[in-house]
Amino acid sequence: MYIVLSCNTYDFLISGIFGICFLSLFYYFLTKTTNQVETYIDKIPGPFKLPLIGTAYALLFVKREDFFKFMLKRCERYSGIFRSWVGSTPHVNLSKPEYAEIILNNSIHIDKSTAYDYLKPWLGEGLLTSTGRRWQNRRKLLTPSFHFRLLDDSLKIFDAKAQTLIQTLHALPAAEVFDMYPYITHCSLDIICKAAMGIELDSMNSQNERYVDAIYTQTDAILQRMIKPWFQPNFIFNLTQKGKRYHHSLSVLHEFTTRIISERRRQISKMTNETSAEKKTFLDILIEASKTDFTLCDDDIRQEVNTFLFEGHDTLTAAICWCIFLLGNNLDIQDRVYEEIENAFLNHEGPIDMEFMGKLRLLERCIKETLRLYPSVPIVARRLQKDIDIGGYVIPASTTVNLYVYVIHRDPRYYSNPEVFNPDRFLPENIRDKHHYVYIPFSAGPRNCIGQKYAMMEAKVILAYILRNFKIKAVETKKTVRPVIDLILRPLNGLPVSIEPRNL
Ligand code: HEM
Repeated sequence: MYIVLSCNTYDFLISGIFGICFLSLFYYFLTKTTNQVETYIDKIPGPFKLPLIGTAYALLFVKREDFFKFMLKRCERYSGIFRSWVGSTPHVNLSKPEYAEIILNNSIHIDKSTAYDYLKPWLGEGLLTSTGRRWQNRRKLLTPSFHFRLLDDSLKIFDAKAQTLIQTLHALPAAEVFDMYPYITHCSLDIICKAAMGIELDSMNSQNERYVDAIYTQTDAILQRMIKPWFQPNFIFNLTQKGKRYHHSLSVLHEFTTRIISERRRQISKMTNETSAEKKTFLDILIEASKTDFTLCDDDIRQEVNTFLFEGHDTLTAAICWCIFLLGNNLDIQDRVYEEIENAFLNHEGPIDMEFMGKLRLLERCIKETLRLYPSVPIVARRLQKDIDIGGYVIPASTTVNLYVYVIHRDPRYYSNPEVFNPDRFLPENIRDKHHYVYIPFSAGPRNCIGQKYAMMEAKVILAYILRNFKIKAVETKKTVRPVIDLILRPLNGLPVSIEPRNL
C-alpha cells in the first residue's frame, strides 16, 4: 500500500525531523549567548514563547495566504510594539510612526536584518541587501542613473510600452472578466529591461512566464524561510520540495540576467562613437565602471541587475494593480481622473512629457493614496547597530526590528477613516501638519527607495493610458480582496476586472 504525501506534508515531515535535531544541538550554545538579550526582549509584550521554536509555533498551521492577516492581528492586539521569536532570533515589531522615525531617521541603523540573507543567493550583495562601505559606494555609483534628466528620457519608453499595453487590451474579448495583473507585470518588465538595461524584451507579446513564475517561487520560499525556523538550515530546506523548486527558479533567474548582460555587452561592442554618446542606461554605467573599478566584477553586475529587475518591476506592478482595483471600486473618482487625463490630452501631441505629467495631480494623489492603503513593501526590517529605547523598552543592538508600514499607514491619529480610499488626503493643505513618518511607502532616510521618482512617473504614464482608454470595473471589493505578502503585497486572486473601451 502506498501512502501519498502532499508536498506540504512531505516538506513538513522532512523539515520537522531534521529541524528538531538541528535546533536541539544549537540550543545550548544559543541560549548561553542570548540570556542578556532575552531578558530585555522578554520585557516587551508578545505571544507565549516555547523553547527552540520561539513564537513561530503559531505559524505551524497558518496558510501562506493567511500569514499577513495573522501578523496584522498581532499588531492590533499589542498596539505599537510587540516581540516575537523566530526560533532563537528575537524580533521587535513596531507599528507607530514615532517608532519608525527612531529607526529610519539616522545613518546608524542602515543594516538590513539577517532575514534579508535569504535573498542573497538571488540578489547577492546588490544595493538592496548590501551594507557598510560596499553599499555606500554602490549607492553613489548608481544614484546618477535616476537623475531627473535621465528620467525624462525614460518617459518615451514608458509611453511607447504603455501604448503597446493598450493595443493588447483592446484586442481582448469585450465585456469578459479577465485578470489584468499579468498584463501589467509584462508591461513593467518590458519597461525596466528597456529603460535600465537597454534590452528589448517584448514580453507583452512573447509572455515571458518562466521568469515571472520563478520570481513568485523565490519570493514565496524566501518569506517562508524568514518566518519559519524549521526551513532555515540549508541542508533541511534543500531536501524539501519547496527547496527543490526554489533552486530551479534560482537558476532560471540567473540565466535570464546573464542573458541580458551579455546581450547588452554585445550591443555596446557594436556601437559607433555617435550611438555610444546617447543616454547611458543603468547597466551601461555598471559595465563602464567595471573597466576601471576592479571591485566590480561580472558577478557584482549580475547582482545589481537582479536587484533592479526585481525591485524595478514587481513593486511597481503591485502598486499599479492596487490603484486599478481601488479606482475600479470607486467609479466616481475614476471618472474625475478620466476628465483630468482628457483635459491634459487636449492640444497635446506626441508622447507624454514632464509638462503633461504635471497636469495629472488627481491621478498622482490616487497613486499616493493607493500606496498608503496597499504599500508594495508592507514591512521593512533592520538589524540594530546599537541599543535603543522605544516605548519605554530597551531593544539591544543586533535585534531584528520589523516596521509594519501597512499598519503605520492606518494610524487613526493621523488618518480619519483610515480604510477609506480618499485621494484628497494628499492635497497640500491636508498633509502639511502630518507626522513625517506616517507615510513611508518608499521607506525613508539614507536607505530609502532609489527608484521612487522613476516609480511614480511610470505608474502615472501606464495608468493615464489605461484610464483614458477604458472604464474599469473591479470584480473584487474591499471586503472580498485578500492581500497576501510574499515580500511584496499582492492581491491573492490577481486583478479580475471587466473593461469597457471609452470613445476617444
Ligand atoms: C511603487 C514602487 C516602489 C515601491 C513602493 C518601492 C519601495 C521600496 C522600499 C520600501 C524600499 C526599502 C526596502 C527596505 O529597506 O527593505 C526600497 C528600496 C529599493 N528600491 Fe524601491 N520601490 C518601488 C519601486 C522601485 C523601482 C522602480 C526601482 C528601480 C528602478 C527600485 C529600486 C530599489 C532599490 C535598488 C532599493 C534599495 C535601495 C538601498 O538600499 O539603497 N524601487 N524600495
